[in-house]
Amino acid sequence: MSELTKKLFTLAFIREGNRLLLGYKKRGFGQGRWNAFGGKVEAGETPEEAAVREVQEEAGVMVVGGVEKVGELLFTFEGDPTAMHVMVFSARGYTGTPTESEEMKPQWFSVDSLPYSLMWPDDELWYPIYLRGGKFRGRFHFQGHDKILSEKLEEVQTFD
Ligand SMILES: Nc1ncnc2c1[nH]c(=O)n2[C@H]1C[C@H](O)[C@@H](COP(=O)(O)OP(=O)(O)OP(=O)(O)O)O1
Repeated sequence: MSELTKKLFTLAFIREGNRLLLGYKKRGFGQGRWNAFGGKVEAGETPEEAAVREVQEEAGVMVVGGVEKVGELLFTFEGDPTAMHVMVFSARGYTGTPTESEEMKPQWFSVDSLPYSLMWPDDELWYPIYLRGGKFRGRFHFQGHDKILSEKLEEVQTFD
């Protein structure tokens, strides 16, 4: 089996009680889907720093009190030797008003009516764990960007 190259990404949630802030991706990877905020971890950044930066860049709000790691996901794609290793965080707080950026259009959703049909297909599998306060680790192998060929998802207590 050929070696996978892993690239590190973040995905961060802003949650306020029963509502969750998602962004409509206007361009690039995942265009046309609603997602949390995130992107590549730049050289010299910790994943936590990258998560805070991406939230500010994409949603126009500042994280307050740091972020808590809630998940770790690995995405692979048929025929592609590069895997996406995504650290998932939840912001402890935020300040500011969500504002559209050139990359994303933020909008609040009730956690009971998330637009799963317009999101990545793995999201409806692991969001429920996050939404009830759990932590998770998962891997998803895709054909293209719409079909999950295989998956493994587990709820965890900690990340070691
Ligand atoms: N399957 C799935 N479910 C949920 N979230 C994601 C996926 N695949 C993904 O890639 N993602 C997330 C992980 C990242 O937060 C983004 C992708 O990052 P991207 O927008 O390409 O990174 P940026 O650094 O912001 O990109 P540019 O600014 O360079 O365009 O989606």
